[in-house]
Amino acid sequence: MTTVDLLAPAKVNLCLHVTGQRSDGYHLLDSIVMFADLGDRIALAPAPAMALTVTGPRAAGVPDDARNLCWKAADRYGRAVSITLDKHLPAAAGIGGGSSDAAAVLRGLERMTGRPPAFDPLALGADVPVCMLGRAARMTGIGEGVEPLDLPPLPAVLVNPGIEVPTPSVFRALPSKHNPPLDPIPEGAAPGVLIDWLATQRNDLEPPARAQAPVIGAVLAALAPARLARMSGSGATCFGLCDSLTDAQALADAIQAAHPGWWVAAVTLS
Ligand SMILES: C[C@](O)(CO)[C@H](O)COP(=O)(O)OP(=O)(O)OC[C@H]1O[C@@H](n2ccc(N)nc2=O)[C@H](O)[C@@H]1O
Ligand SMILES: Nc1ncnc2c1ncn2[C@@H]1O[C@H](COP(=O)(O)OP(=O)(O)OP(=O)(O)O)[C@@H](O)[C@H]1O
Repeated sequence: MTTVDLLAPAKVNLCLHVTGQRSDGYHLLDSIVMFADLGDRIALAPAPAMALTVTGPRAAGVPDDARNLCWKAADRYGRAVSITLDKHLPAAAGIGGGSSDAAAVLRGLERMTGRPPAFDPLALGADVPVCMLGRAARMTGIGEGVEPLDLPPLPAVLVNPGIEVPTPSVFRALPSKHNPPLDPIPEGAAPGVLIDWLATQRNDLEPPARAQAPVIGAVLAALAPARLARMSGSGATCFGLCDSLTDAQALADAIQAAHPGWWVAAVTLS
């Protein structure tokens, strides 16, 4: 076994329709997911026993024991390993921090051993299967349906106002659990066409998340100069799609200057 380093990229739900609910309470989703060129960094090294060190600017409050999804992923895989998790993404933020970390650990272990996981990654979280793919995809079912999509790279600004929004309470507060699925997706279209189409789709979790964290409204207002501003996942992180990375960086700088306490990043989604 050799040592491996991986990026665990931020996951962004460009749109997210809740189309039903299973008898076990989990919700059926129809969502387009893309990944940023920014995320947590994970280093794996062979070790006689499981070990986890959490470092980085967003390490505060992240568990460094068996509660961490990285640890759970390696444990389920059945391989003791030393993990260094360099945390850059805010937690409980709707950009899949923990899920992307878990998926990166599984991909890293597969690279180290040549053996894919012998269990269903969905067991670690609904976002883990799409994070295993790590590129533009349509997510269906409760997260087990993952179908790659041909979408252009999109410059974007990500903004999190520093409020943790717990995913279960947002799902619980949904007024309607049976909403229409996505319209036919314009695969292969130019960015402008995709953005115009996205403007006609929804994130059904946005109204209940905004009711619990009204600051999401302020984040979307700050992102208004973008071509399209929406919330990701169950919030509170929102994204603004821009025409160029230069535009995205300029908007990110302006938002950061006006809100020094917010987490702001200019990225490319793919
Ligand atoms: C909101 C999304 O981020 C959209 O990509 C995901 O659906 C959530 O993914 P996740 O955080 O990996 O989700 P999990 O850790 O599996 O579930 C957290 C909680 O969210 C709710 N949950 C999650 C996924 C789903 N399809 N239906 C749900 O109702 C459940 O209450 C669950 O207990
Ligand atoms: N590797 C990890 N990184 C961050 N948080 C983790 C990790 N492992 C476990 N946790 C715990 O999980 C909670 C949710 O964090 P996470 O970033 O996975 O959720 P999320 O942003 O809600 O994801 P989603 O986009 O799927 O809604 C945190 O409050 C934290 O205590």
